[in-house]
Amino acid sequence: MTPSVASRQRSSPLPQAVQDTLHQRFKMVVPADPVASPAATTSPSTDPMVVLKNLTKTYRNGSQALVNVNLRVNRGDFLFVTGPSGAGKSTLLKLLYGQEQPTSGEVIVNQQSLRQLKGNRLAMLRRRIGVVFQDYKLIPRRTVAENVAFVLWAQGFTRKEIQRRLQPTLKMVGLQDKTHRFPDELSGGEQQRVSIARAVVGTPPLLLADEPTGNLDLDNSRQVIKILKKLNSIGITVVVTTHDEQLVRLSNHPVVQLRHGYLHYLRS
Ligand SMILES: Nc1ncnc2c1ncn2[C@@H]1O[C@H](COP(=O)(O)OP(=O)(O)OP(=O)(O)O)[C@@H](O)[C@H]1O
Repeated sequence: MTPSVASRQRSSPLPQAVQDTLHQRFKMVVPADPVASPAATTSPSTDPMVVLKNLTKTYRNGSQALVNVNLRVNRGDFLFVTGPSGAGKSTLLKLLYGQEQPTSGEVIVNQQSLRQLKGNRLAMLRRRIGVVFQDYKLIPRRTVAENVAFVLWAQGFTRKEIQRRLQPTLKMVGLQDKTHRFPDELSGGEQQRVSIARAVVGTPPLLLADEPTGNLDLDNSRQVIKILKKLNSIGITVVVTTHDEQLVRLSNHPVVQLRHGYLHYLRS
């Protein structure tokens, strides 16, 4: 089922409430939170959000997923990571949010080395990174609203705050009329938009999207990229992996390419 033209049009401007929350978040200084460090209050353009230094990942079975990767993503950037299947794209993102550990080298997110973060502090950092997956990873027996609200509930947000954030976020992705639907009642594009809503409802400063358009047709893919760009336009740093060269060509954002674990700059 393809989303209607009307629903696409409804997804246009980012609601003021979401923008306000994001601006609020970026101004905040919460020393206990590894992402919201004092650096978050300084200039948005040259402040690094992500730095990878000589990063190498070899899995236990000997697969060399990444080889000596160096990369810097500034706060507010939108970066495409391209490359063929098996090139190391997913591994790169997994290292960024601490799901995998590097074999050597360093991952720095907002001036915090992930190597130094353990237990609660690593969990806190991961909460502040929104992640979107190719296969959506929605909870099947929960409605759209419940899927999105769940992350806030798990982070201890009050019922009132959850209510305040829910509708503007669902409106942003054009799903305000599908609040009570279950995932299997939605199209692939709609399910991916639920997963984007879930990733950003906690207003993360960094959003990682791993092949978010991998299961979608061109029309839905463009719509997803449009939403990601909209989120980027209000200050969220976005890193998107894709093997879809056409999508990348349609955009003017910086592009890096992974090939056999080696990173090459294609467009900066
Ligand atoms: N958990 C793992 N254990 C062992 N090898 C792995 C593991 N995950 C990935 N690999 C290997 O590491 C390499 C990079 O895989 P990765 O999933 O990062 O590539 P990718 O570019 O995301 O591929 P795709 O586009 O197909 O998802 C591949 O050779 C893969 O087989």
